[in-house]
Amino acid sequence: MTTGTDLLELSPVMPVVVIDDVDDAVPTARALLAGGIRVIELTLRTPVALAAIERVATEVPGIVIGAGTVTSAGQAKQAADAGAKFLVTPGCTDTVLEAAFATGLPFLPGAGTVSEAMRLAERGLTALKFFPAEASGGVDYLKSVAGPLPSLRFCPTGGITAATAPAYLALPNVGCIGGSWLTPKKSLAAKDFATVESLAAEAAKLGA
Ligand SMILES: O=C(O)C(=O)C[C@H](O)[C@H](O)COP(=O)(O)O
Repeated sequence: MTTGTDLLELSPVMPVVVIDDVDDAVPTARALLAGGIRVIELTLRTPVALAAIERVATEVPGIVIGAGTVTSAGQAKQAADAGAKFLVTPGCTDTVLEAAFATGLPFLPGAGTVSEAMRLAERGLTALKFFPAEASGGVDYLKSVAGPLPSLRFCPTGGITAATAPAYLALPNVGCIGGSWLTPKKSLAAKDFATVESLAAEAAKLGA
């Protein structure tokens, strides 16, 4: 896999995963994979996130593990060093962009406006995270930008649920959607990975 566009083709839903206990990382990844999901955006929002990425990269090679919530140049490098296969940012600055390019990894930069999307497209980035999707106009926004920006493909994320996912996935400029609902905080806290697997299986079917 070499491009951001390829990342959008792996699964209809890219789970946004927050790991609080590093020991949950591998069972969570295995449960998602067992449910038919082939990609994870593991957010750098917790102190154990880099260690979690490293474990999943080593122990669950069947799933493509990426680092999310990359908001600084240092995090881009740390995530790459930990074994992340791609990077996701909620928004994008020139500094983060250069650091992400320097890793050589594919990445999905976040864009919430047409101007942000156009600036990223100027740098050759045509697969973007549309964040925060629901708060920024949701399905209507994506329909509106398809005309003027036909080369762009999006992973809308932020406020999307299993119920609202199909309307996004029906859009021609949406490759996949991102969401945290596959890995509920309370399921991970209870080590209830069976629930994660069953939510993953439901989400994987959204692409059928
Ligand atoms: O952490 C990041 O980098 C983000 O950009 C935020 C996440 O993608 C969203 O918080 C997921 O959204 P929900 O599915 O609404 O929970």
